[in-house]
Amino acid sequence: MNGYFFSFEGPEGAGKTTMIGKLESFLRERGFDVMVTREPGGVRIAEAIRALILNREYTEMDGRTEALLYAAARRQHLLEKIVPALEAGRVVLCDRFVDSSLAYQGFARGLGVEEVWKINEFAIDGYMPSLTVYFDIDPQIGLERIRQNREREVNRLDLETLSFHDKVREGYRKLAKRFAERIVVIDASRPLDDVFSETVATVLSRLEGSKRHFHESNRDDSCWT
Ligand SMILES: Nc1ncnc2c1ncn2[C@@H]1O[C@H](COP(=O)(O)OP(=O)(O)OP(=O)(O)O)[C@@H](O)[C@H]1O
Ligand SMILES: Cc1cn([C@H]2C[C@H](O)[C@@H](COP(=O)(O)O)O2)c(=O)[nH]c1=O
Repeated sequence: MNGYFFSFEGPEGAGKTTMIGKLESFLRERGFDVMVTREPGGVRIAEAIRALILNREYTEMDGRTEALLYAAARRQHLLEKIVPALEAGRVVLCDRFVDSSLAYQGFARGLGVEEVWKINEFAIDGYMPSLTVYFDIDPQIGLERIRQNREREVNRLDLETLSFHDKVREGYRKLAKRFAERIVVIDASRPLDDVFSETVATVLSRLEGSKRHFHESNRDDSCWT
């Protein structure tokens, strides 16, 4: 497979969607064949699962049900959209991937990173991004950005407590330390242009590298906690 698989992660309002949009234009102008997609979603079945998971009315949703639904959406998305794009040699920019499940369901929801990884391992079957850009931000700032953005609908996960969102950030930071080779941390609290310059530099350096996507099989699971 000749494509590049890059994912973008962060707490709510970190600026992922904004940066991916700008990066898409930047790369297209330079002749790259780019595909932008998102999780949960990206294809019909996964978008239907997204609507279910994020529906604010479903306050009774169990944590494991939530984790399984994200993994199911991921599986369908991967098979229908990401793998064919990689096979066609495209640059895939994915707004969230498995690290979201590890940070939100594994750490913040308290299900355990190992357990959440296990169900996702089954879902992703070895496909992992070669680069994950993690936009780090204080959740209070991110949530405030979302509040200011009238076009952004408030979903079930947004309504979690601040302490939940703080745990999400803590989880991401642990993941970034554990997978330092794959996850690049960018301080997303800075002005948009600064965040974008660093994002471009990070992505370009990987596009020039040889590693495209890999099976994260040599994990040392001893440092999740
Ligand atoms: N560096 C920045 N400084 C100030 N505002 C920003 C910055 N980056 C993005 N924003 C604004 O913050 C809001 C949220 O950005 P965006 O939708 O890109 O975040 P997101 O990480 O995709 O959020 P979510 O995943 O929660 O939907 C938008 O109104 C966007 O214009
Ligand atoms: C993929 C994934 C996502 N989430 C959460 C993170 C956000 O709260 C929503 C998605 O909304 P966005 O506006 O598209 O960022 O879902 C999660 O908890 N687990 C996951 O695997």
